[in-house]
Amino acid sequence: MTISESEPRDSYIVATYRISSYLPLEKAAEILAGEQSSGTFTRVALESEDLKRRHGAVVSRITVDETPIAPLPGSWRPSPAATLTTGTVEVLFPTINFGPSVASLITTVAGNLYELRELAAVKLLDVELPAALAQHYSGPLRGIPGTRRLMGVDGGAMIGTIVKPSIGLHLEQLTALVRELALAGIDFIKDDELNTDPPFAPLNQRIDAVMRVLNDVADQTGKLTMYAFNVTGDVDSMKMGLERIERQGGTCAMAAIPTIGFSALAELRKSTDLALHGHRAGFGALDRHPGLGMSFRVFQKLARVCGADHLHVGGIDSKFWEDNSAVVSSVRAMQRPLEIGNPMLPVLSSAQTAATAATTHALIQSADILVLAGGGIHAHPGGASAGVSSMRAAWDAVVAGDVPEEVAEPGSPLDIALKAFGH
Ligand SMILES: O=C(COP(=O)(O)O)[C@H](O)[C@H](O)COP(=O)(O)O
Ligand SMILES: [Mg+2]
Repeated sequence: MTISESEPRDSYIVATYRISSYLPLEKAAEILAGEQSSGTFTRVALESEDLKRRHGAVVSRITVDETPIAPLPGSWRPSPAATLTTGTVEVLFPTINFGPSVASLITTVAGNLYELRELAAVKLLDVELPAALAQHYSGPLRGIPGTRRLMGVDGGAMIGTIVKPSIGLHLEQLTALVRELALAGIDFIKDDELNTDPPFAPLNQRIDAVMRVLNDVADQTGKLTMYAFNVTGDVDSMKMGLERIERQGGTCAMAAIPTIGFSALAELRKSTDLALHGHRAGFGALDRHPGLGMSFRVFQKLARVCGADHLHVGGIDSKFWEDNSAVVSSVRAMQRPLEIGNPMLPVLSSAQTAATAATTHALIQSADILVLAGGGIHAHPGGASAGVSSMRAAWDAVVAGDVPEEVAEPGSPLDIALKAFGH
């Protein structure tokens, strides 16, 4: 059985790749399947037909793509006359080969195959997840509904920020900023991915100081702003960070998933009831090249199984390389049901402002998102508090079906933001 978006299967999972080769694609795909299961570069004595039948991966489908991808360095070209073909292949991997372990699954479907010189391109586009994983991993504990509950936000887009400057604020500056943001009614604040446990603002002191402020504001307003403390680090120190956040009444911790790895994420999930905010810093190295790495579709499935409650998808009209359609596809991938845990919350972040709300809402067509504005809040001409108001007003407007430019009162934080950040 598989943890499936479609029809469940029994004893194997399907992995889908884009590959290129100077060999016929059938041959190249067989090399991939052999190397990632029972085979190696030559037939070995104990690889019996019986062992191959039970453990060998099998190529089940090949389609040739129209557009070839430029070959990766070190690609093997048997003769100058050999031509490059690109295609999509499906490979069936027996689940008995890796058991209910995400680490073993990844080593199987996304391991040494990247090194094979016969493959001039190899990118994992999709993978089915074996149902046995659900016995070992629980998926998102909080997800969208739990995060809304913890934030006290019943409807509409959730609005947040990244502390900016990303790095360098000492504790007094940080806590003053956090107080201003919380009093302005923001739902969520996070450390930047760069801000882990630096000597000038150590994590433990940051947790204590920030939670003192947020609890104090909550006593006045009744709203506890969710703060994602960036615990990214060694596993033991991350777990100590989680405990400290819980002790101080916090509700969320963040880690950069490509940095810590999926198994470490799963370990965090087992250790805490906090919402886990999954940053994707480093994911560009996996996905930016069309002929190498893994797709976001795969990345988000693995993050979900391992228990991330929130996951970054980039942003609409952002400063990052992906175009808007890729960001929308990422959100759609996360919105597909998976039979494990709660639905995961898509996080839009990267040059988001009040001026990006209308296009974002038109394209995403859902308010079950967390929108983070760093520069879009901290660079508001009226200050961070006005920045929060502008984001809230923009999102309230677009969710209500209004055009922000038409409803913005002249001189209001929204009006000023649209003039400052709009094109
Ligand atoms: O790293 C990111 C996105 O992740 P995160 O939101 O977690 O930082 C961006 O570079 C900025 O920090 C966003 O800030 P801005 O809104 O100023 O582009
Ligand atoms: Mg950042």
